[in-house]
Amino acid sequence: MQPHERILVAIDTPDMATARALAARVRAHVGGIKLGMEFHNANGPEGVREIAGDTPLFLDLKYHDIPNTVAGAIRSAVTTCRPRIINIHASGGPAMMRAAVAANKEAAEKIGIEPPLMIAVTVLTSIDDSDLDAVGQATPSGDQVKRLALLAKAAGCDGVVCSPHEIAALHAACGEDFTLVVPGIRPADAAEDDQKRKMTPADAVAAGADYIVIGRPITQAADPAAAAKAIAESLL
Ligand SMILES: O=C(O)c1cc(=O)[nH]c(=O)n1[C@@H]1O[C@H](COP(=O)(O)O)[C@@H](O)[C@H]1O
Repeated sequence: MQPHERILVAIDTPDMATARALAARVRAHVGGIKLGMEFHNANGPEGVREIAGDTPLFLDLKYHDIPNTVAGAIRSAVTTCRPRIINIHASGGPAMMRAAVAANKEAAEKIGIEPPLMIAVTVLTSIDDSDLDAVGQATPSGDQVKRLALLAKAAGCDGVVCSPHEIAALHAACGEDFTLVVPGIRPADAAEDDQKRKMTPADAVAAGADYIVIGRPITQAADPAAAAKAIAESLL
């Protein structure tokens, strides 16, 4: 994989014209486009398909509900948005994850596409140990991430979303083939925003991230194409 292909740019905006302009500027410097709740809820699957175009799409809707509901949501999302990567919350539990994995394969087969990678979100990168304590979840965060990643693997998921700090431990626990999608990425001079478990793009890739998810450091830059290009070059 070329270094820039590891970058998934998060285009978080409700505005179609803004998303169109950003996608046109950064497409050549990244491996994929991530569209999430903000964009999808405003523009629907048609908007998602238009912005993704021929670029691999990470559809980030982070489903977390009862198994039957998540299975239905996955079937609809795969059919209408045709993503390359799709995600659910691992904390939805083993039965929910197994239902999502089965629905993903079934929907992809029905429309004759390769099943999207099914990726389970472990502990959000905006959360630290004090937040986990507050909601009554196990700490330290690294242990909780590993626990959820092993559950996701056992349920048939292709990989997980984790912070850069858990990459080495997860590759050791889940194998090198288990795909690690890693947000919480901040160039050294970038604002932290709401990301708590974070790392630079080069350090995250050196640690073994399969994909790094980067939003604001690219999309809010004065020149998004230059920002994406500089990040890609830092990975060489
Ligand atoms: O699933 C995700 O993509 C995700 C999981 C997570 O734990 N943390 C996280 O930041 N994300 C997403 O990754 C993107 C990060 O954006 P920036 O913080 O702007 O780089 C956002 O679109 C988040 O929704």
